[in-house]
Amino acid sequence: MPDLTLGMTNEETAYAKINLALHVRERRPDGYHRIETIFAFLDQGDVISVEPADQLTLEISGPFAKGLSSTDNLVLQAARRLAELSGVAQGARLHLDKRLPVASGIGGGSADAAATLRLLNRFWGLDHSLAALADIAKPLGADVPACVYSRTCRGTGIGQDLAIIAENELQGYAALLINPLVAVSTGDIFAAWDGIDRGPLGEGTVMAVARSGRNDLQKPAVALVPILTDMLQMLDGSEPIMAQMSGSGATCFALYDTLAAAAEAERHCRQATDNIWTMKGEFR
Ligand SMILES: C[C@](O)(CO)[C@H](O)COP(=O)(O)OP(=O)(O)OC[C@H]1O[C@@H](n2ccc(N)nc2=O)[C@H](O)[C@@H]1O
Ligand SMILES: Nc1ncnc2c1ncn2[C@@H]1O[C@H](COP(=O)(O)OP(=O)(O)OP(=O)(O)O)[C@@H](O)[C@H]1O
Repeated sequence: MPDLTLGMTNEETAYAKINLALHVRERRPDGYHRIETIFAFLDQGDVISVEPADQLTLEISGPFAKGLSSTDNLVLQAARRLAELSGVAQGARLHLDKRLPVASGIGGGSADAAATLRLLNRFWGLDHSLAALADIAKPLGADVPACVYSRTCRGTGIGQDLAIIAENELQGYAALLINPLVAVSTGDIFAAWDGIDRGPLGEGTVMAVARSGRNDLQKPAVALVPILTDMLQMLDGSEPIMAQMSGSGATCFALYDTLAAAAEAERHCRQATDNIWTMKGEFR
C-alpha cells in the first residue's frame, strides 16, 4: 500500500466512506455494537487545507458549513490530539471545505478527523505511519481509523479492527451517492436495531461479499426516514450492480461498472427530484 502520509501539498481530501455491507452482530455491555463491515472510499469528499500559524484555528466554508461548530469540530479534536501526543508546540490555521452532508452515514466528520491527522502529520514534519495515526484516531470515533487508511478494508469489533483488502478489487467500478437532505443520528439508529443477529459477512471477492451482504441498520433508518424507500427505489431503477444504504444513513449508494453509468443515473435522479444531494466517483 502506498504511504499516504508522503505528499507535498498543504491540502488533503477527506474521502467519502461507503459501507458496502454492514452486519450488526451484538450490542456490547458498553452500549457500542459489534459489527462486521466492508469499508470502501470514493475519490471525492471534503477538502482540508492548512497554513502556518501560532494557534490552532479552524474556518469552515462550503455547501454544508452551516450549523457546524468550528470550536468542538472533529477537525480540531484530531489536531489537538495529534499535537498533544506528538509534543508539537506550533499551531496551524486549518480550513475545511464542507462538501459532504453532515450526519449522513458517509463518514463526514470521521473522514475530516482522519484527513486532519494525515495532513498535520506531514505539515508538522512528524513521521507517524498510517498504522500509528489509525491508533491515535481510535478515541475520535468508531469510523476514524478506517478513514485514516481510506482504503477498501474489512472492519470488525466496533469497526476499528481492520484488514486491508487488495487495492485493485474495486478498480474501475463507480458509485453514486444520494441523500434526502435529512440528518440522521448514528446513536439513534443503533439504538433502534432490533437485536437480531442475522449472521456474519460472507467470504470471497469484495463485490461478492457486498452483494451477498446487507446493511442491518437500513430497516431502523427507513422506519425513521421513510423517504429512504423512494431513494432506494430510484437507485434500483437505474439497474446498478447493487444499491443499499451506507452506515447509519441516510445516504444511499448504488454501484456501477463505469463512471458514465453513475453519471447517467445521477441525471435521472436529479430530474426526478430537487430535494436530494448527490455525488458520484470512482473508488480509491
Ligand atoms: C455506522 C458506522 O458509520 C459504520 O461504519 C459506524 O459504526 C459509526 O461510526 P461513528 O459515526 O464514527 O460512530 P461514533 O461517533 O464512534 O459513535 C456514535 C454512536 O453510535 C453508536 N455506535 C457506534 C459504533 C458502533 N460500532 N456501535 C455503536 O453502537 C454509539 O451509540 C455511539 O455513541
Ligand atoms: N467536521 C465535521 N463534519 C461533520 N460533522 C461533524 C464535524 N465535526 C463534528 N461533527 C459532528 O458530528 C456529528 C456526526 O456527523 P458525521 O457527518 O460525522 O456523521 P455520519 O456521516 O453519520 O458519520 P458515520 O458514517 O461515521 O456515522 C454531527 O452531528 C456533527 O455535529
